[in-house]
Amino acid sequence: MKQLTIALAKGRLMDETIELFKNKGIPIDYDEKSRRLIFESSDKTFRFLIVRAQDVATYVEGNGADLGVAGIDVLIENKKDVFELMDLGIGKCSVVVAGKSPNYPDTPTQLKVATKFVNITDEFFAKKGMAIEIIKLYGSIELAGVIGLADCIVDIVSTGQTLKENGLHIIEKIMDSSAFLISNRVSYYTKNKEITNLLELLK
Ligand SMILES: Nc1ncnc2c1ncn2[C@@H]1O[C@H](COP(=O)(O)OP(=O)(O)OP(=O)(O)O)[C@@H](O)[C@H]1O
Ligand SMILES: O=P(O)(O)OC[C@H]1O[C@H](OP(=O)(O)OP(=O)(O)O)[C@H](O)[C@@H]1O
Repeated sequence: MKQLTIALAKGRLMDETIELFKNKGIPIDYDEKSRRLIFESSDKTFRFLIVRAQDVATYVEGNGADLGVAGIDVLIENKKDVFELMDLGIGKCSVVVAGKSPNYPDTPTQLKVATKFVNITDEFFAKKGMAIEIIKLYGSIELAGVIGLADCIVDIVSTGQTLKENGLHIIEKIMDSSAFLISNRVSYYTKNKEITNLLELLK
């Protein structure tokens, strides 16, 4: 059997991924205190790479990993040439437009929208025929809506707690998201037996 290299997102997806893999009998021994960026399963069947969520598909597309676990929101935002093999049903959330009121505010100028999902936002408002100005941020997106840096925001909602605690409301949902197992196109053929086995386990 060939070893499979799997890129995993550090941060919030990591815990759910490890729990899922362990529940399916895949031995991951990840020590979150360790600074090691590569580790192997105890039976050496898998090698795991610890990368940022935004970088998972880049590793998979560029032959750095055979497989990866990445949110469909991030995959759509970054458009990589990879196969989406399976919805893992973890990392569930929605990408929404939110603001201080549940309706779009009236503005004399273009609507200012703060987000880290620049492409998803661009496409969504273009389809609505609304011209907008995007303010690219890298985190704490809600703050831009609260402070008035932007008229509204496009960000992820899961429990809704962050919006609630910051006095913001959903205006419109753009899409639902969850994490997918993705594959390098070549690995899918050269390691098909191993990948098929993993898919069976994860079912
Ligand atoms: N509150 C949430 N609940 C469930 N899933 C979420 C939540 N926030 C983000 N996600 C999902 O987790 C994945 C990683 O999100 P994100 O890029 O925001 O990660 P992060 O952990 O903040 O990492 P980084 O700081 O490296 O960007 C995304 O695919 C996203 O859909
Ligand atoms: O609806 P909730 O359950 O409250 O979750 C939503 C929050 O989770 C994510 O933030 P994250 O913790 O990844 O922080 P960041 O986007 O500021 O990096 C997202 O950007 C929202 O802020």
